[in-house]
Amino acid sequence: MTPPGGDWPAPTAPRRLQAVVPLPGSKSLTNRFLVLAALANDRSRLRLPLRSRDTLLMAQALRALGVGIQDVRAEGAPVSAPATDWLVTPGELRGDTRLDVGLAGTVMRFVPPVAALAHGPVELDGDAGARVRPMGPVVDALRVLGADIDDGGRGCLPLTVRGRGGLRGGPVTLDASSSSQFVSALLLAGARYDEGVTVHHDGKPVPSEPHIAMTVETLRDAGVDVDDAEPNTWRVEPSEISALDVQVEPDLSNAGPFLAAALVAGGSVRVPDWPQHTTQAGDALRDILDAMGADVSLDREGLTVSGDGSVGGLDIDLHDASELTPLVAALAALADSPTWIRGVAHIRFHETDRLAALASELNALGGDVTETEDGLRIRPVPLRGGRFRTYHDHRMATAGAVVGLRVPGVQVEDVATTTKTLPDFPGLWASMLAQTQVAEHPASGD
Ligand SMILES: O=C(O)C1=C[C@@H](OP(=O)(O)O)[C@@H](O)[C@H](O)C1
Ligand SMILES: C=C(OP(=O)(O)O)C(=O)O
Repeated sequence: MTPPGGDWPAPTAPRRLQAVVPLPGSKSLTNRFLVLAALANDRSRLRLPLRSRDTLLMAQALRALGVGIQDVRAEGAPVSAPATDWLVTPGELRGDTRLDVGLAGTVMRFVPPVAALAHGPVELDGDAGARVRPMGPVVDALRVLGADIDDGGRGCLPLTVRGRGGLRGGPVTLDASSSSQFVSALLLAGARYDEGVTVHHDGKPVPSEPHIAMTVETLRDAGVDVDDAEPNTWRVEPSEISALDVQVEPDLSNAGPFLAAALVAGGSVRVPDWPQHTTQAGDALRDILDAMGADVSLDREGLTVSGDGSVGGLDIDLHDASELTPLVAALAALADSPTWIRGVAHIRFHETDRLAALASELNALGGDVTETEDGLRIRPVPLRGGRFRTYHDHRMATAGAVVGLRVPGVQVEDVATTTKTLPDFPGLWASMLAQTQVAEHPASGD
């Protein structure tokens, strides 16, 4: 089920900001940690995981497979404190269950390789939009590795993995040019296959590579031996997965719209707890916002982005950080020079066809946006208010909010779609906008 939601009048930012915006945990890290903890040799603790639609669906799916996931308070927290952590207790994986993947790429791709280890059939289905996202490469690869999967020959959801309690594993070649998640999915479960797994990619370049680096790093941190020395080939040795005790970093891609607000409105926005080292693709925001005219500084206080209210256009290849495209497109529509976004053909298979959606919605506000084969060309022109449709895509909704900072009368359709990866986007946005800079020359009254 898609969460319900009405149109949301995107607030304008009349004054310069001076805001601190703490953000919840990373979707990509939370869902990797959940999978690894589910397959680990002992109980794990995930500190400050993200609790949003995508991660709650992952937790629900793993529970249905027999994994214990318990909400607990942080160690040492008073009894009145809310439960912020998850204790994950692995168990024998059972089948005979149906799983809802929602619209979550990480759930629909990461769970089938786990389900292949279950005892019995596991059915997976999701939102209407999930049924058109590609699954073929991961399904075909699992079959080569020994799995029995019925997808009706469609290469999409719904599908049934007939788990046999284990999988042979071994070498497999696939084309991961439409999503890095196919590779991550096989690597995350691969250590639990009899022969481990060797994934070889053959095709156009794999997008979103930092997400594969994140998979490799989380596996290594769990004691798994991963060889990624050869380009486009990843080898995971068969082994136990060690229990985790990890703190989830804030979601850096979700920080994007908040940091961008400093550029659009002027002033500064700080996101605390920005990691010094990270594999999150959202870390690229530091360079991107700098290139669009912001002052960006990272220190122990977090990442601070300052701007003077003007935005510069840019020519950028977002192949590695494609999930940032809606944000960059929104900023580009408010810029004072043209932008060319390249290298993101595959985001036509994200939550929606993001290239078509961005062109359509920015143009509906009077914009001048052209789709190219692998990106967008955006010429800045004055925009007007109107409805900004979101296509069940959280990043379309936050892109609409960024445009609305400057353009009065933007109505974002179904803002609740942001709950896919952020529990309370409208609340966080309002709280950021309420933190404005004290005027440099306050009226003296004389
Ligand atoms: O593995 C992950 O956590 C993700 C990988 C990327 O997917 P694609 O490779 O399909 O772009 C990214 O865009 C998505 O938001 C999250
Ligand atoms: C592409 C995205 O999500 P998913 O994990 O569903 O692929 C995204 O969050 O931008």
